[in-house]
Amino acid sequence: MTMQPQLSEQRAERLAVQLAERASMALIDEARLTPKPGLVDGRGSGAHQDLTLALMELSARSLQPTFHALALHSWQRPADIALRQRVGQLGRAGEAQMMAATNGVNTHRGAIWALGLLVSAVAMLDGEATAEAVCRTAAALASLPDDRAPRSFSKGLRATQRYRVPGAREEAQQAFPHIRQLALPQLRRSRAAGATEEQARLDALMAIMTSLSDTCVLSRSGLTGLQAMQQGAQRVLDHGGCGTLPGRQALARLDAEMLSMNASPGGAADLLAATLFLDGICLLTH
Ligand SMILES: CC(C)(COP(=O)(O)OP(=O)(O)OC[C@H]1O[C@@H](n2cnc3c(N)ncnc32)[C@H](O[C@H]2O[C@H](COP(=O)(O)OP(=O)(O)OP(=O)(O)O)[C@@H](O)[C@H]2O)[C@@H]1O)[C@@H](O)C(=O)NCCC(=O)NCCS
Ligand SMILES: Nc1ncnc2[nH]cnc12
Repeated sequence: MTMQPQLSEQRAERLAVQLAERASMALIDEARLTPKPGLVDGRGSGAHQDLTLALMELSARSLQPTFHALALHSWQRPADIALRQRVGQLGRAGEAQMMAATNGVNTHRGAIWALGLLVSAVAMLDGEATAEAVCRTAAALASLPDDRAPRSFSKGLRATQRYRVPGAREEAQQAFPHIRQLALPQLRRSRAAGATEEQARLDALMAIMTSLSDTCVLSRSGLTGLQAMQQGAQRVLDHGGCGTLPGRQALARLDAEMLSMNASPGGAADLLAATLFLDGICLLTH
């Protein structure tokens, strides 16, 4: 039975409001989570000179209308060029909005990309799908060309070309393997093992950091920094994770090491926020 147009519009609007709130809240939860190595958190600015927790929260709130618009425009739409172009346009407008809110500081560019695609994908699937299906739908959208995108050169592109590694674009085009295969399973394993919610989220961040080629880390501290990040995160998990004293001690050592290298895993932080978003909307992988 087809729904009356008015009811259908109301449902789309309700879903858009919910998704926008949850995406923005996931960014705030990520920013507040403490202690994160090299990143902005409840203790301070980590390895950053121009970022604070207050600025990250302001930025997260400024993005709510962007996520709302992405959800509304994507509702029950297929992954095609027209939607890809519209999502690209809304994403770039969101970046401009973020820059205006933060006085020109890049707080969440990578997060707008990942969360923007995931919000769109949930709306495309009518709000009812598994995390796996959402990530695959987001990947289909991310893999389409956006001819209207300006040809600009970014730090991320420079790092992926110099070190021949995948970056934010590829992570999305491959359906977010760091979320599906590492972060979500770790989050659930740590909870099941009795870790607190904070500790489980920190473990999920560690799981991402064990393998991500984070172009923020590469740009700031090269391959040495990336190896330190991946090996240090693996040590935290090998010691039993943040729910154990040895795990927390390994995390403190990793934090000191990242700070000494001026390294900050901003890409991993974005993917943790995306993980919390997917987890929060109860789209369980099977
Ligand atoms: C596809 C885009 C994300 C552009 O990607 P590209 O790699 O070309 O560009 P960057 O501008 O470098 O942004 C990539 C950001 O993605 C995050 N990231 C890094 N590595 C990965 C990874 N392996 N997987 C996933 N995500 C990753 C990361 O974002 C975080 O870091 C940001 C701070 O970065 P930066 O300013 O470089 O950092 P600082 O060290 O602080 O700088 P200094 O102090 O040293 O000056 C912060 O924003 C975090 O979010 C990377 O930065 C995408 O933007 C795009 O193409 N958009 C077009 C619009 C569109 O189509 N949108 C559709 C969906 S809405
Ligand atoms: N907590 C955080 N600190 C620094 N950069 C980030 N990018 C996304 N989240 C971040």
